[in-house]
Amino acid sequence: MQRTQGPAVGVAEHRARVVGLVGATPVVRRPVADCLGLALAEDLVSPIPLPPFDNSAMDGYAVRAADVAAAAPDAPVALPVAEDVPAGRTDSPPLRPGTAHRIMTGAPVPPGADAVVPVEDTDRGTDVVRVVAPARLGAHVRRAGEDVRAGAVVLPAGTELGPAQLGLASAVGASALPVRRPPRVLVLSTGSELVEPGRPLRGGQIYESNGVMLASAVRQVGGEAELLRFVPDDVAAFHAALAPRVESVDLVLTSGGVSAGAYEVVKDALSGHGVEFYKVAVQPGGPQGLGRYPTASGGVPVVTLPGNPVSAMVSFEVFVRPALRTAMGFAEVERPRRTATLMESLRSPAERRQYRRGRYDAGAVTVAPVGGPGSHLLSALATANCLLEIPEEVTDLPAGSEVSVLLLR
Ligand SMILES: Nc1nc2c(c(=O)[nH]1)N[C@H]1C(S)=C(S)[C@@H](COP(=O)(O)OP(=O)(O)OC[C@H]3O[C@@H](n4cnc5c(N)ncnc54)[C@H](O)[C@@H]3O)O[C@H]1N2
Ligand code: MOO
Repeated sequence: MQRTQGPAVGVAEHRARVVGLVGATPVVRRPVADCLGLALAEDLVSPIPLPPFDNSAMDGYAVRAADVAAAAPDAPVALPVAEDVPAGRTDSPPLRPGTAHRIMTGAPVPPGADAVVPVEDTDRGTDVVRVVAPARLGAHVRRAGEDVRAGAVVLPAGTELGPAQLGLASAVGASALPVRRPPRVLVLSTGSELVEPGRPLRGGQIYESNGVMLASAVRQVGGEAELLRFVPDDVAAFHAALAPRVESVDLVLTSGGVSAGAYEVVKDALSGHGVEFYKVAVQPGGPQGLGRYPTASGGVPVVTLPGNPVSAMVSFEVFVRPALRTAMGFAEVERPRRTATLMESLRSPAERRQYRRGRYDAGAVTVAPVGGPGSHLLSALATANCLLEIPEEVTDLPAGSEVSVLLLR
């Protein structure tokens, strides 16, 4: 007979176990353009300064500031235009005193020039240019290295690679970057009551929703998800579904079949197969399990989430997302956290950390709970933008209390 296990495991302890179980994926080199959303695995050092050379910030004329010091609209200074320097010219000769080079934005400022006069302050001459305003020393010259020094760490390991970071990596000459390979996750939904959306529902059946939700959550973190949606409550069918796929993934994420009923397929199939089941001191998401599914190569990590949709999603947020972020090498693995003023009173179970769905108002710095604590209330989850985190020892929170929230979007 199934008995309730000992005292519940704490949230932090279970999270640490999941993080440790999943580990880190191997470092690979990927073309820069394919690194969006991944974490840089090693510091990126720039071999060159940025800008790489002194260059013009304006279309105009490279001059010596001293030569145009007296220039004014009623007293233009005429300078012969000795060279034409478009961006990309690599053989630009030095500027002789008393002359100008016509120069374009991004073109190298010639040695001897110490200012650029914008074309608007001239008569745009091509043989001789008349300058009608003085130029300050260094005007419109972008100095080599003023953005990045050669040898500087431009992106530290663990940086999330977004558009600006990938642009910077390209600017310092990187064609590929070391990143941790996105984890491959097999999302497996169990339950004989589950029906594919689009098909008719019979009494007692529900549409399968956890699979798409969890696979999307994996993809949002940057992982790759494979989805197996309709594994019936049958141990042989469970093993038959899992066995051919397990070797090719880094993590198996199941939902359902872990509580105390008569047909708990995940628990029945995996107990004694390297997976341990216990209660975590959290609501929702109490029944949890983890371990390694035995394989020839030493076992594949399995994390079993409870089937109630909100329990599955909150468990993903609290336990699995940090593990996947850690596996990918992100320096930041947590959701952004804020403290906000609670708009309605709340009750929370004793000795369990409660995560309630809420709407955080960043302007007012308030949070309003949406929906009740029930772990079947999926529409409330879909309107929420945060989770309220209510500590284990708190059972009553009056309106106006300060509460910690995790921002989901
Ligand atoms: N006697 C007890 N009963 C339950 C306990 C308990 O301690 N003693 N714990 C409750 C808690 S808390 C949770 S959470 C659930 C966990 O149950 P399971 O993980 O075994 O999940 P199922 O029973 O398979 O499903 C629960 C619920 O969620 C629906 N579900 C499941 N999978 C999906 C899916 N892929 N898409 C949409 N909906 C899904 C399922 O139909 C059930 O309604 O156990 C409590 N019971
Ligand atoms: O622990 Mo369950 O997830 O409350 O519904």
